[in-house]
Amino acid sequence: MRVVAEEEEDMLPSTPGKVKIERAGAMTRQLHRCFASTGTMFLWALFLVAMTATYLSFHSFVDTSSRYFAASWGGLHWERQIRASASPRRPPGSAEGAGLSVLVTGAAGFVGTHCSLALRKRGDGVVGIDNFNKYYDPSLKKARRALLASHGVFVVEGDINDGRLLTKLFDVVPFTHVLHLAAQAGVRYAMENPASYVHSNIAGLVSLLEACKEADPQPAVVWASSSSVYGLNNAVPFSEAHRTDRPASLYAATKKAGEEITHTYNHIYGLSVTGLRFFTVYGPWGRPDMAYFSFTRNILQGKPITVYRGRDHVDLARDFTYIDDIVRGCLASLDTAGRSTGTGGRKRGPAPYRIFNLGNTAPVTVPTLVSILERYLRVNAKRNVVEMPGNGDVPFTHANISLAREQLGYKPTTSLEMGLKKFVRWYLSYYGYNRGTQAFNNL
Ligand SMILES: O=C(O)[C@H]1O[C@H](OP(=O)(O)OP(=O)(O)OC[C@H]2O[C@@H](n3ccc(=O)[nH]c3=O)[C@H](O)[C@@H]2O)[C@H](O)[C@@H](O)[C@H]1O
Repeated sequence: MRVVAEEEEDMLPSTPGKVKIERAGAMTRQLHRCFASTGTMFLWALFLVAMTATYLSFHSFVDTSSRYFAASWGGLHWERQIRASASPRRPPGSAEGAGLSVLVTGAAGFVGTHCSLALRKRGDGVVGIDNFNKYYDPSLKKARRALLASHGVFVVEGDINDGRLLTKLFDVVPFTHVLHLAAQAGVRYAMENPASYVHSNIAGLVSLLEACKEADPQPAVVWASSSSVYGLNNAVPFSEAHRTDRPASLYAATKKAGEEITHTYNHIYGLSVTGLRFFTVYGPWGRPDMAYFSFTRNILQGKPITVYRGRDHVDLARDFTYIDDIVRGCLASLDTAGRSTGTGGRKRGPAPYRIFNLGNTAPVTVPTLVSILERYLRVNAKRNVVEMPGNGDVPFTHANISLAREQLGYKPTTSLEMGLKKFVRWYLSYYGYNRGTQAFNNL
């Protein structure tokens, strides 16, 4: 302000009458300067605010991203885990060859866990992917993941609909095989949540096949179809040559669509494809939504069970197949798959396309299943028998396994009686029923 005053002295007018006007002019100029400097300060302040905001939002972005990646996938540490898990560990010169490197989808699921363990135990490399959805108790899926981790199998938490994740996995590891078991399972739940079947069994499948077709080398794909594709077929036992164009549920329809979709990728891109029609798979670490599992839970808790019955009071029957038999069928399918022929998303020649029934060839009625459980659990079930509602169920299933026997050497060896014994033993131990009691110890 002092400088301004001196400047004013220099500019004093020669005529007194003008003083007032000149003073007023000087004040205006002073105000202008003052405002000008306030404006500059305001701009600086604005600039600082903008810088601070940018800094803060950048930090929050980095923070959010790192939390996102920490919770899901990405980063050098993650890639190292994937590579280690995917590396086959067969001894050099082993009779079975170099070993496979398998991406197992749905690895924290029932069949996925058993197959991943079996592959790991014989020295193959395995990486799992699972979205850990809440269709049934995710704590069981997490327990399965912990079991896999204890055997050196890493399971990525992610969805097969995430194309970026799949591409990344194939960038990190040249998988020789994909065992695709991720799916929305359950026949009756399709009436409650149809969209989830389209999401996993159609969109998810296409997303996975896209990644497989682009991968170099292309993996051979073995995947889980279902006995339910036979739908209204009543020629028994069900053979791969029978009609499968009359599904009785949306679940079955999506599995049938999967067979057609995989055929397209085989035809256009040269992907080696094997579809396995599983027949009501059961066993330890099983699915809580399935009858044998939920019946066991209810019987032990003294709650009633609902037993469906077919038309004319005919009991429903299933070709219940024990998990170890299914695992052997899956591994034999991987071993005999034959190569995919495409590279860079282009077919270079014909590749195998196969479909097999994996059943037990010995259907058992649902009331018989209940009786076996009652015997092992030493509790009588409170049966509530009702007519089968029109919910997608079929009255019976029965597999013809000649093709699988011939081409895969598949030979189921476990009766329902034997298999349920192993399941009940696992159930009681997992849920802590036989702690401190002798009641079930001789099972
Ligand atoms: O082979 C398959 O492709 C399918 O197998 C399995 O389906 P399902 O054969 O229907 O098995 P599951 O639910 O155990 O019912 C068994 C029996 O118990 C009857 N059932 C069922 C429930 C109940 O409360 N009461 C009852 O009587 C019921 O009516 C049925 O008769 C898989 O879940 C499915 O994902 C798919 O893989």
